[in-house]
Amino acid sequence: MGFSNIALTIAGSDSGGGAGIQADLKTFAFHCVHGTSAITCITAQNTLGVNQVKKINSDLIKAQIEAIVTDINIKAVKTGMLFDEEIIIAVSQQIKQWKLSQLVVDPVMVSRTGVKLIDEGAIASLKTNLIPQALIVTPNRYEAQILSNLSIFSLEDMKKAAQIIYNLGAKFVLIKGGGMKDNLQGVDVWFDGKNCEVLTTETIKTKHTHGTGCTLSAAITANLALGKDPFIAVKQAKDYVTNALKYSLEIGKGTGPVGHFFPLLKP
Ligand SMILES: Nc1ncnc2c1ncn2[C@@H]1O[C@H](COP(=O)(O)OP(=O)(O)OP(=O)(O)O)[C@@H](O)[C@H]1O
Ligand SMILES: Cc1ncc(COP(=O)(O)O)c(N)n1
Repeated sequence: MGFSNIALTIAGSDSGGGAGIQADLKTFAFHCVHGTSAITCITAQNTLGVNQVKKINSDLIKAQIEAIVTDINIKAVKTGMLFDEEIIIAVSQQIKQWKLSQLVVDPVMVSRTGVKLIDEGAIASLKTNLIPQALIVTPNRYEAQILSNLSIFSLEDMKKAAQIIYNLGAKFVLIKGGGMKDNLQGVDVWFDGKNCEVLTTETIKTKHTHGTGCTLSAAITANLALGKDPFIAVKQAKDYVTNALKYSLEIGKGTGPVGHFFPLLKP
């Protein structure tokens, strides 16, 4: 029988396996969703930081997407690290050309370890070419500040930023609270164009948070590929990340990754 729960991630490779394509494919697999991938950049990265970044030629990025979509029926797509304007334009064109719907845009800008993962000059293109095609855009605090031109310190600021980012053209906005202070760390804001919904989980005390954003957007994408409604997809994805943080992995000498094995580890 045909299998139709299939998702695509267009993102960078993290050699340490905590974020990027590696986190996305693990997340898809733990949702019983077949993962396909188009790699945009290779990073030499571990729990301590990003040592090198090399972008993939945009023709090869297009060829990866084309190879997938001309053969396999993709139900939902996410983008992660896109690095520069040339890649953003190439990916945006492919999404339009192949009419890829159910698009989750994770506007990755810096790594957890503080390294820039996007050219400053590419942010305008992210706003005009890619975000308007998104079903859901998922900025963290830092990214939301850049996209909205607001300083974000409180829940009210998160709500205001969500409304500004909504006006860039995404159908739904989810502002993630991982970069907020103390009790706002597990608090995200969802905006559907009319109402703001505050999504709250307990704050998990762990230093091993590498890959939370990638994992969240991949889990949302997986849930969309499974046919779930966007808001349900987000709520269930948040539960997945909360568990992944609870079972995060103390590996390496720095910030370890969130763990995906909890469904197997739980009694
Ligand atoms: N300590 C925490 N406790 C509970 N939830 C958290 C915590 N840190 C992050 N989260 C949740 O994890 C998800 C990802 O948010 P975050 O703001 O960390 O994304 P991000 O900065 O893009 O992640 P990363 O860049 O590390 O991949 C959100 O749902 C957020 O609420
Ligand atoms: C290839 C790639 N994509 C995304 C991130 C962001 O994840 P984090 O903020 O956890 O470092 C990353 N570090 N590397």
